[in-house]
Amino acid sequence: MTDMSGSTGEVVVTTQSFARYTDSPWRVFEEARVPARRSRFAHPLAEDELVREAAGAAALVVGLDPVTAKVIGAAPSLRVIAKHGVGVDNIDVAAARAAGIRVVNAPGANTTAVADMTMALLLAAVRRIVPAHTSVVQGRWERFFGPELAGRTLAVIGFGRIGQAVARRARGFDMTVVAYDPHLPAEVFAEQGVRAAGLDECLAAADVVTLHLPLAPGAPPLLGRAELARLRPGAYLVNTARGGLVDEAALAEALRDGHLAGAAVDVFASEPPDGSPLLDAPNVVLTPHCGAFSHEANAAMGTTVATDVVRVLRGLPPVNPVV
Ligand SMILES: NC(=O)C1=CN([C@@H]2O[C@H](COP(=O)(O)OP(=O)(O)OC[C@H]3O[C@@H](n4cnc5c(N)ncnc54)[C@H](O)[C@@H]3O)[C@@H](O)[C@H]2O)C=CC1
Ligand SMILES: O=C(O)CCC(=O)C(=O)O
Repeated sequence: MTDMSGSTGEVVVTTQSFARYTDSPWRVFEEARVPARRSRFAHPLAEDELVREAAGAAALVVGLDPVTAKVIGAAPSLRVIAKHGVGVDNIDVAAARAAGIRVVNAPGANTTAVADMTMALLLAAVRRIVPAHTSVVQGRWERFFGPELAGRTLAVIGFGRIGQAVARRARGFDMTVVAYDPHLPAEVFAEQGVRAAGLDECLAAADVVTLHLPLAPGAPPLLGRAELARLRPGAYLVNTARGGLVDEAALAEALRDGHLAGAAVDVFASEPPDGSPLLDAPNVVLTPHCGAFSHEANAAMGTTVATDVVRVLRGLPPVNPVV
């Protein structure tokens, strides 16, 4: 890591997960002679902490930290905000655009990691891997049953990079895949051997629903009480996209009353999910927003965003502009 705190025009990296598996992302800055340092705060930043970090920064590399209009307004030297990942719902992109600040991200860098994690979570949910593990460790030796995936229908909501990668994996498990994505042409679904359908049709047909769309700022949950009620009795839900896409209280209720057989959740409306109704809901597998945490994705996300930060600071157009 190049620690040149105190110099002006530096890159401040606030995400704790930057370069966790390899130093190669730091080397991008070093080779370009761009001063870069980690945040002084060794935890996900609150808005006021981010205001302090952004004050003298030319670039911010953020994970899930809230880059609000207040943060942007307090950062007169800021030229680029880099999302160490894909979803930019934690960044006020409109405020950045208005301030003439570039936003970049790392599309595709974590597709394989999240698709693998989605299948891991789905298999863990249906075959009850977590209670089975606990039972063995606690000496009870209970044995659990669950449905096979073959022949079941998977509904993929959001058929971009991750949605398509999940569909390919699900087809490898002999599942039938339907998908909803109103922004894509019919050819994309056909090329993947997947039937395109409306949201309601997907929900009604699915044995498993998996979410792979962005969270739009201010949007209500895509899956509220009414949508969850439309799912087949005994269906499963997997959410590795964003917590705000699902009404957590309604999901917990649907699990408790047995309408849904299980849910696997990597992302929460608020993270960490202190007080979330999902924490004590039955038949859940919960992970701490680590869908992107493969070694390979970590290296790829870091080098991708570091490269674009250097490009913007040198006056070049970024490879992966959001704005
Ligand atoms: N758990 C984790 O660690 C990670 C979570 N994610 C989440 O997964 C999301 C998807 O990532 P990618 O597939 O790489 O993005 P992508 O941009 O390749 O695909 C997103 C797709 O969602 C579609 N979409 C947008 N609004 C929609 C709507 N209302 N209904 C249905 N489809 C809609 C878009 O047309 C696009 O095809 C990200 O936005 C992020 O929130 C991404 C990476 C890591
Ligand atoms: O790992 C992170 O900090 C965020 C990953 C993520 O959710 C994304 O790429 O959108």
